[in-house]
Amino acid sequence: MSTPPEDTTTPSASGAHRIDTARAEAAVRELLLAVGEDPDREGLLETPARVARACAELYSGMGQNAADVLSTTFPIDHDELILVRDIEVFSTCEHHLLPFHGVAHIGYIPAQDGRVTGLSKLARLVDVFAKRPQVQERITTQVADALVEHLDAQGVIVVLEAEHLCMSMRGVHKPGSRTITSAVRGQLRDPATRAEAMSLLLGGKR
Ligand SMILES: Nc1nc2c(ncn2[C@@H]2O[C@H](COP(=O)(O)OP(=O)(O)OP(=O)(O)O)[C@@H](O)[C@H]2O)c(=O)[nH]1
Ligand SMILES: [Zn+2]
Repeated sequence: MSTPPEDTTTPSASGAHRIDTARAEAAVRELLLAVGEDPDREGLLETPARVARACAELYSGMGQNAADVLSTTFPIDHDELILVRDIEVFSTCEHHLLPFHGVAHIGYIPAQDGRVTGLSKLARLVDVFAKRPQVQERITTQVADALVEHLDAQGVIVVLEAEHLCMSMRGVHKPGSRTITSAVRGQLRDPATRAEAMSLLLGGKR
């Protein structure tokens, strides 16, 4: 009978996601060698382990799902727009594995039965999708679709504004440019409702 491989996985900061620590450390060591560094010099000795721990945290969304985050709901008999603005977002671009960061604004019109989720859950939902190798458009779409799927929201608007370090510190070298993506679902596609949401969303920024 063969022995199962040694478990070298590390739980993420949330405890939900496990990464293969030994493999991540070996890959970081290889990368340091590939760029001409000496992974055995004092300053780099602990780096592979640090990067592996950082990865468990940066990619912790891979061990989470929207259904769990949105499982707590309560009736407050409010069937009009609820909007949380300026939710800080940190993600990792899947093309270069460099950060992109900015803010998300999320608005939704609850299900007809008036059940809503806690405000913090909207911020947690963003992290479920942001803490993975990602592109900005996909986070935006996934957040919007999750609110429709798991809360039966009658309308959703999600706007993400972010700066991509792969465009700032390398490549095209354009620091300060911000990418804005949006996803709109259900009743918020209606021009009047959408205009109300947009004015709340942009309030204080004019
Ligand atoms: N649509 C989209 N593109 C992204 C995102 N993050 C990074 N990118 C882009 O992905 C593209 C990858 O282009 P490639 O030509 O394959 O890679 P590259 O040679 O490194 O491109 P440059 O960044 O232009 O040097 C770049 O244009 C990036 O700006 C994102 O979230 N959404
Ligand atoms: Zn990139």
